[in-house]
Amino acid sequence: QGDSKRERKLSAFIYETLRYTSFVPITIPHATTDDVELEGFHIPKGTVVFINQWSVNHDRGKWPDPQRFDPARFLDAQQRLDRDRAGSVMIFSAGQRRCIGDQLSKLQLFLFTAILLHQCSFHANPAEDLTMDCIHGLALKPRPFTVTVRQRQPVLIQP
Ligand code: HEM
Repeated sequence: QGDSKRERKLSAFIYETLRYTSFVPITIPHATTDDVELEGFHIPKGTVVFINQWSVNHDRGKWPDPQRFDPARFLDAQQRLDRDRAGSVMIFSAGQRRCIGDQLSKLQLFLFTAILLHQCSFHANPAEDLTMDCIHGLALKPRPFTVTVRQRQPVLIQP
């Protein structure tokens, strides 16, 4: 979102988090209102269709080493955000019924994360095994975990 090097790194981190977790793995189901021919496939009227966003975001042809969490894949040689690449992460669906909250969500994610990181540091609990296993549903949720949050010293903004 922003222009400084840190802001671009944060944007890259957020896009990689959206891609890697693909926490809305499939979109809301819709149904075709007519017979459709799509790239050689015949889809009859009334067929339930949805997008596998997880698969789009882990396509080896598009994302080198897709199982690796690597925010740098969104930065070019000058450390600028690659907007085409960022725009091809799919988490808000596609087409006429895609999410209307996408721009608002991206802005909120950026501000929320920036403010938290600016003020606090986050520490994993060494007694817990970190896992990407999740609870499945319309959205993927992390399994219960604990984290220690410390206010950064010196305090950056006085209350
Ligand atoms: C990170 C946050 C969000 C994610 C990942 C997300 C994702 C999605 C997805 C995958 C759909 C389904 C599109 C489809 O039917 O194919 C959707 C629909 C929708 N989203 Fe979001 N959404 C988010 C936040 C929001 C916010 C903040 C709002 C409102 C301010 C919003 C409003 C809507 C609405 C109204 C629809 C239905 C659109 C339609 O059926 O035409 N979403 N969203």
